[in-house]
Amino acid sequence: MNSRRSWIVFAVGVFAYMAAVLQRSTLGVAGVDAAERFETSAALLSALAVLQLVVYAGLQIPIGLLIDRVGPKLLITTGSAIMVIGQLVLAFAPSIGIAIAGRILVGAGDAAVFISLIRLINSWFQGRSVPLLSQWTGNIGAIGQILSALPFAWVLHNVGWTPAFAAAASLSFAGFVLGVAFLADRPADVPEQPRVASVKDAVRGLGTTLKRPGTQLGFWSHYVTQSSGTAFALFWGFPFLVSAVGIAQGTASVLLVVIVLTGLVAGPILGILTARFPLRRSNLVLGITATLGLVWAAVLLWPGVPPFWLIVLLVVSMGVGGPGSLIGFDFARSFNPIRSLGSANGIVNVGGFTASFVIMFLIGVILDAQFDAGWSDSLYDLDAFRLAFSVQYLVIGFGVVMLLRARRRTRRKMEEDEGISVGPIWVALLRKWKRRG
Ligand SMILES: NCCCC[C@H](N)C(=O)NCC(=O)O
Repeated sequence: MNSRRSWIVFAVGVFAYMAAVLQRSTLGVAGVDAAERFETSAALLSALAVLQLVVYAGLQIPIGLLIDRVGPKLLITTGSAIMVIGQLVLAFAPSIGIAIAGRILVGAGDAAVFISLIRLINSWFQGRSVPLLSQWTGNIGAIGQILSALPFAWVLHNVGWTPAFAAAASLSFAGFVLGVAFLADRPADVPEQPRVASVKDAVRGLGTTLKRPGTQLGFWSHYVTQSSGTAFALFWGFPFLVSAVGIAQGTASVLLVVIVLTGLVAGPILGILTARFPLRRSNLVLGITATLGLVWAAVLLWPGVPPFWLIVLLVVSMGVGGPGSLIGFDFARSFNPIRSLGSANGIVNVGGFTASFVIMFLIGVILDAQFDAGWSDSLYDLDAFRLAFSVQYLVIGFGVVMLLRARRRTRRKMEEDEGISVGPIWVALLRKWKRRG
């Protein structure tokens, strides 16, 4: 454990994940070129981006089950290979129909990589390294987004569509080759866990995993922390910043990159806090969510156009939400046996993406409704956005209630099974303060 080999496995896995994030985010960068190339509307292209993510989220649980059945190596390598095919289809696609098929393949391949890697880390590392390395996985993977925003965009605009998508695909091809050569499901001296024998057993096992309060705590933690930033970065951030707040397009793009950069700083800090205070992980999640709620309230209630510093504060708080969501996988690890960790991670990963789609969709519906009713002068009016973004309080507020319920049941189970009693944080802090006094 934590040997030279385990670091090689980690490096190769993270490389494959970074390449997956690059493939995932290329179409966002190539949106305008795609609209011209396929002579299609922006609306259809954004639907295409959403479709890719729906495929990703829809496959999380089946892939989680497969991880427990066939092991993570096969899934990382197969996922990378499917993404290569998907991007090559897009590189040479003569029509939007073929491009859609390519993007579906990219979403399907992408779905296999992250949760397999988290599972692999749990086999090759132990103890406090696991939450730290999970954070580093998220962080290094985010570099894939920067690769698509900078070198990929440069090749696209200076060399052309086909070379750009083929070059991006070559990175996942390298991930595939390295994965075949260097990945292994577990260290040689660790005995193989009994694998799920049949589909019937797998489905029964999934039910048990789903029922565990700790899995549910992971799901709702991912749900409440990741959704605001994802809906903003993938869809609504740019029109809000440019059309509603009046920020220049270049500055708006930089602000979206700030979300990624903040994650790079916050991730390792959250990793250390998660490892150091395992009984306070839910407080971290709730603290991040409450901060997001407060900053959003300031933006939405600000009289007139919100000042630039407040917008920066908003993107920074959303940037902390990304690594915050990885705490969800740490709950899955703590409260599930290793043989069902793949499916538990799949369940957790559905949380944030489900909330993101719901928020993305409802914001669009509310903006349209206000425009159609004549309440707003333009679709992307600042006041229209105020009401539309408020829907996050309903969606995420629901998640917070569910998280608190799951936490109560998890704590009760910890007390019954292990005799560990976890009280409210303020009681613990007060006790500590009194002891010092
Ligand atoms: N640097 C932020 C990492 C965010 C991770 C994100 N919440 C997540 O769960 N991602 C899964 C994936 O496939 O990227």
